[in-house]
Amino acid sequence: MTDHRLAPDVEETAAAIASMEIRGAATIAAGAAEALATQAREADAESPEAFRASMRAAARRLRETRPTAVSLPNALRYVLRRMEGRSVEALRESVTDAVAAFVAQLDRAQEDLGQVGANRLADGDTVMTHCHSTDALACIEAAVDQGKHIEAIVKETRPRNQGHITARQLREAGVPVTLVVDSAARRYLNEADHVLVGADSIAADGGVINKIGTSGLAVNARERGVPIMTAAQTIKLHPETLTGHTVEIEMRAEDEVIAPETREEIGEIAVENPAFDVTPPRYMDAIVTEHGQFPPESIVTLMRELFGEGAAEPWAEP
Ligand SMILES: O=C(COP(=O)(O)O)[C@H](O)[C@H](O)COP(=O)(O)O
Repeated sequence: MTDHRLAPDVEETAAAIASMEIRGAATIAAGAAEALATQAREADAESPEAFRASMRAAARRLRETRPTAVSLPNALRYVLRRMEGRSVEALRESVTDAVAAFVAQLDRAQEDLGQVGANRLADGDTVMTHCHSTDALACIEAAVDQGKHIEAIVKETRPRNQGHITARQLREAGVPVTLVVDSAARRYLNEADHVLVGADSIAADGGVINKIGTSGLAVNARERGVPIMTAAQTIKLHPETLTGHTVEIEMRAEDEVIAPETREEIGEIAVENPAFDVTPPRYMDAIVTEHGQFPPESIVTLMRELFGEGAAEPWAEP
């Protein structure tokens, strides 16, 4: 492998993130960090500068896969900022150490926020979920571990049906599950004590960017008086929004919505497939993180504390 060549694992991970074989913000972050560790191990760079350049190239390839989950650039930033040393060996070690620390931190954060989220759930509660979020599931699983009986109403989550993954995982945790189509959500809010979702990004104003449909669910939950929380470890805080940038919403392929043959039969129509939406802070009751729970409007203080150094792009060509 020459200096700038990407390790096959980087290409494979990038393709898997783009195709959503690796999906969900936390899982994407872990996958990208681990691909950087492979790049570090396999780079046969002859000089420290060549090694650094190959790591930046790998990070750029991973960065371009999906635009919305900020956990991805935050993961790349975490690792590249800790890359240090005067020799290739020292640099290599600093990267693999940083990746190990990052992944351990992700796991710990999810466990810690799970406890916080679980404390909001009472024995006998029914929770409505949307999409598949490992942070959200950590809250339900922790509540079950605390001995609480929890039931779930799981939204299917068109077009990719991530609700099926949630349903399976909750069943495995011993939680009785009722699966509903997305448009049945308002009806079943009558039976829910909480709505619990994850996040791909949290903006400085407390806006929650999550799977498309979250904002409509939040508005309906407010109308029905059902509290809604988002479980999001701090790797989901979006540093660029501190300086007024907005979060890019990924538009995905039209054939996720309608099969080409069916579309052909219908005739000339436009199809749009935004993958995420923004829930304004006023419709969200709490953001649950590994540092405790926050009203959405106050999340900016945590963001400044943890990401105040800005959103530099250490993967850019110097
Ligand atoms: O919206 C999604 C996944 O969207 P997609 O399926 O398009 O990636 C999840 O709610 C968040 O990523 C949080 O997940 P986690 O809590 O696991 O980070």
